[in-house]
Amino acid sequence: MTGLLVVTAVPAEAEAVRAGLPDADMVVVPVGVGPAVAGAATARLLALAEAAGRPYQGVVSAGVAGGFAGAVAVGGTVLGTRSVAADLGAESPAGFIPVDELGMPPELLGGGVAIAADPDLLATLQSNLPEATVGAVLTVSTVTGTARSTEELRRRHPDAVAEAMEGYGVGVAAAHAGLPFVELRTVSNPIGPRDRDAWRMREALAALTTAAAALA
Ligand SMILES: O=C(O)c1cccc(C(=O)CC[C@H]2O[C@@H](n3cnc4c(=O)[nH]cnc43)[C@H](O)[C@@H]2O)c1
Repeated sequence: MTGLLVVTAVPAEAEAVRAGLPDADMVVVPVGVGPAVAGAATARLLALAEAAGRPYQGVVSAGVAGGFAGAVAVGGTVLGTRSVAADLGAESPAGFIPVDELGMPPELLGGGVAIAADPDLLATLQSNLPEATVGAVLTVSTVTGTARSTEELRRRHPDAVAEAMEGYGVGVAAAHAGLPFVELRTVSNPIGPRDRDAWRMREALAALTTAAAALA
């Protein structure tokens, strides 16, 4: 695929992606952790490329993620059907209220509380990665670390297969630039009660290198 901008959170993820694309003419940039910094940095990269007369043709948010048990195993690969701002909203005694249910004008919500994957980009990656689990990827600003919040996320987003921290922000940047977007993740840890010993970062980075070949 030509003209894609691939953004990751951290340099180790960018290196893993590049290792799977030895000959590809693809730009891979670590843009930082969390939706705000990743979104802002991606928007700047897209604007600079456009101003230079060499606009990108699409944007991929790539990296490691937590996986929901039963949906995807550690070491597995995920393709996002949409990237959901899962913690953007308001708490209330009756529970969490998503931002799009707070009565704000829709134009203030950018692309809404979820950015859908581009159907063509997703279909191409799905055919290159038939073993990938396909579903919604949640974007959170805080890594989920209790059974209670895990169950709450599952209840609110039954189609979710994974969570990470950048997809929605990167997706908003792509949407503002009018570009196709997709999120590609490999699973480093199960989502649930915090257990740092259960993280398998090396395995997830190796899987990311394998999955990145699908972008070539
Ligand atoms: O909790 C820690 O001690 C810790 C130490 C190093 C890194 C982290 C991260 O949270 C890295 C987050 C990074 O990776 C993605 N990611 C991976 N697993 C998850 C998850 O279960 N929930 C949310 N994000 C996850 C995320 O996109 C960040 O870029 C933690």
